[in-house]
Amino acid sequence: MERMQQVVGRARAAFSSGRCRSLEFRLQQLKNLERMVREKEKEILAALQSDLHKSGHNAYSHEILGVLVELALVMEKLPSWAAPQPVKKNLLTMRDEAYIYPEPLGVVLVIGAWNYPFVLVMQPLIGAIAAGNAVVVKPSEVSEHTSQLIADILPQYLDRELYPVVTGGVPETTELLTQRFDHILYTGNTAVGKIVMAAAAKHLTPVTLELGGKSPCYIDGAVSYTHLDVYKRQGHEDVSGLLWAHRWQWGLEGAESPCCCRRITWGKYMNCGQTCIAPDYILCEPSIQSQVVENIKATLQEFYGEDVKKSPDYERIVNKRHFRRIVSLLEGQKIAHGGETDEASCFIAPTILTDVSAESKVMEEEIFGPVLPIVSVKGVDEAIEFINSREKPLALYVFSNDKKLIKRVISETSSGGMTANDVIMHSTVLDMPFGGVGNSGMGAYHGKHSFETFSHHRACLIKDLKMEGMNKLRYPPGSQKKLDWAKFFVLKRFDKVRLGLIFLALLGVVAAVMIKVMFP
Ligand SMILES: NC(=O)c1ccc[n+]([C@@H]2O[C@H](COP(=O)([O-])OP(=O)(O)OC[C@H]3O[C@@H](n4cnc5c(N)ncnc54)[C@H](O)[C@@H]3O)[C@@H](O)[C@H]2O)c1
Ligand SMILES: CC(C)=CCC/C(C)=C/CC/C(C)=C/C=O
Repeated sequence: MERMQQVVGRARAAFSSGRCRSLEFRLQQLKNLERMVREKEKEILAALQSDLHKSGHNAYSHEILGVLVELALVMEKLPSWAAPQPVKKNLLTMRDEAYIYPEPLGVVLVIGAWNYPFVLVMQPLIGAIAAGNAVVVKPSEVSEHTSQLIADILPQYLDRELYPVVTGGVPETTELLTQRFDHILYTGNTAVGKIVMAAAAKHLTPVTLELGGKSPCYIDGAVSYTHLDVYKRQGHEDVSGLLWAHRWQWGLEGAESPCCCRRITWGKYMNCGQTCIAPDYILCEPSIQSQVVENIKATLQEFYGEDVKKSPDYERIVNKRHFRRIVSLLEGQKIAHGGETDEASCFIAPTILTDVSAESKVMEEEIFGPVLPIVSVKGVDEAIEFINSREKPLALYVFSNDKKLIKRVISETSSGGMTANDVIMHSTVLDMPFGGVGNSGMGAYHGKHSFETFSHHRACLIKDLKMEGMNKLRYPPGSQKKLDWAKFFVLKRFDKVRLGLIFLALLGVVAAVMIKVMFP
């Protein structure tokens, strides 16, 4: 307990010294961080290889690139984000200064998860430094090599008092959470998210919870509704054969096309399925299930070759506990592809399950592994109903040629974020907030959204000491006349032209009075 008190106490004292408030200091720390990432690239890649069997290419593009892109954006934009933002004035504040002043919150705690152990700690850290905070960094003990590396290298580049790293597991995090922070950003599972929030509540500390859940992926098999309607109007009862003929003749494809399945395969099996926004399961009509399976199988061959175990691009499950949990989800399921496992090396082959019941165990909890269940729905109505009957997911995916259908799915469901006709990619658009909703989390970060998450938006009004006459409207004694004038000033909306005319008229009156006083 004493150790955590000391760490947080030192960070708070460093914050109180005021040195992290200046823009120059923040930019310098961010520059140092960028230098750290470039100079320690080899060590970072080695740690990620040891923890998750990530190849150099995957580790660089999934973890290092994101950090460098975020750093470049933040360093370019920080001066404008941190500047006071003037707000619209009204008749009562015309002569005053009114603006929003972003100020740091104080000491922030960042708790990271093991699946992307570098980027999930660095990206929030960048935002918190940019906003001028002290930051206590707690990487996940599960990815122990990356955790230790972060603890070793961060103090070599950043201010040691302001940005300490705490390593350790549940006991250390539990102790840390008894301390008072000004904000906590936690990434991890929903159950621990509740523990973090309960601990934060004791100090009224606001939290950002980056949690998980089962992210659905709906594949719309229809060529297009126009064609369907035409066939139906022609009186055809069963249109599926006609649609296949149509595709064959015109080369049109439904969303189960090789292109869509390639994108799904990439997002599902990257990092061995251990990605918070991986498509957890597929919803589609039974008529396209076998085509989906065939296209995913072909892509797996394209990506990982004949023997996936030998592919440098295919990761491993992080530990035996998670390995056993995922293997247990296969029990009683129809395995259409994959299913091979090796406990010693924590290997689970890319696996596809077909005709999966919505009530089965694999459809209860987040899979977080390379297992892709396909659940049948009759069409988009049932898919929407299915999604809405479950907890709000972190991500939602829909594949369709029909933009109207995509927009309908967006407007009739809810999720942290979503991508249509691809997966994962919304998380890479830094201008968009990244975060969950409901059970998948609260709050968001990335780019400017991180800066805002870690800032207090202080409302600042600097009143002019003149024009006291106007203030009499709000001073006692009250009267109907005062109230009528107040209503006029507060409720009336003026555009700039009208305001200009009023101002000119007022100037005229003032000039007339002055002339009268000066030349009686
Ligand atoms: N939304 C996101 O950005 C995001 C990113 C990655 C992972 N996730 C989600 O995280 C989950 C996987 O991560 P995980 O939870 O296995 O990661 P984890 O085991 O690494 O735990 C996350 C952090 O919580 C701490 N922790 C664990 N148990 C604790 C306890 N009892 N009290 C206090 N602290 C505790 C750990 O020390 C660690 O730093 C999945 O649900 C995944 O979807 C979400
Ligand atoms: C577009 C490329 C090359 C990378 C994908 C980025 C990605 C998946 C980053 C992981 C961060 C994240 C939100 C992980 C959740 O578990």
